[in-house]
Amino acid sequence: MRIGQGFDVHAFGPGDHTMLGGVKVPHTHGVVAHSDGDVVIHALCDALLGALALGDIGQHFPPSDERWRDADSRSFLRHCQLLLRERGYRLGNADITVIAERPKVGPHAPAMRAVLAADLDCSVDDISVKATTSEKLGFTGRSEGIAAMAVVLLQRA
Ligand SMILES: Nc1ccn([C@@H]2O[C@H](COP(=O)(O)O)[C@@H](O)[C@H]2O)c(=O)n1
Ligand SMILES: C[C@@]1(CO)OP(=O)(O)OP(=O)(O)OC[C@H]1O
Repeated sequence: MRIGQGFDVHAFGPGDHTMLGGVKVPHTHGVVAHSDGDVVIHALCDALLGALALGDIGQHFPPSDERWRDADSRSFLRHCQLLLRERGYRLGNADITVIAERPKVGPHAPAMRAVLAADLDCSVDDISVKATTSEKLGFTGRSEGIAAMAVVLLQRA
């Protein structure tokens, strides 16, 4: 078994939705990012890459590379799943926490779990998506941005 953890942050900016776990969540703001700025998937990718000791998302998909501009972050996740399979692992389970005052994540969590499970070729029961505010403290509390943390356990396939 191998364990990995990931963390990602994006600032809020102009826009009317935020991509979270591959789901388009309506919001008063978008996020500032090179790709679609999906903090859930970015944190999850970093956790998967960390578990494999294969660096981080920025090394695999450099922000300096125009190919990743406005990219669908699900393509990053599918790449990580390929790396997992190539090395003889499968996801045991993943636990993800979004930190934001808004948008409310709870109503969208089932759809996010379904998307992530599809891309990681696992059961939705192996993917947890939850959320917390930071009680109006710090940059998330001031609604300046959104953060996500992920922990994964990999098992031999
Ligand atoms: N962006 C968020 C933040 C929170 N939730 C849900 O609300 C519950 C209460 O949050 P507190 O930070 O006040 O404890 C939390 O447990 C989540 O269920 C959410 O859906 N989206
Ligand atoms: C995803 C990448 C893609 O270029 O850019 P961003 O969308 O800015 O997201 P970040 O979380 O900063 O990760 C770095 C990059 O890999």
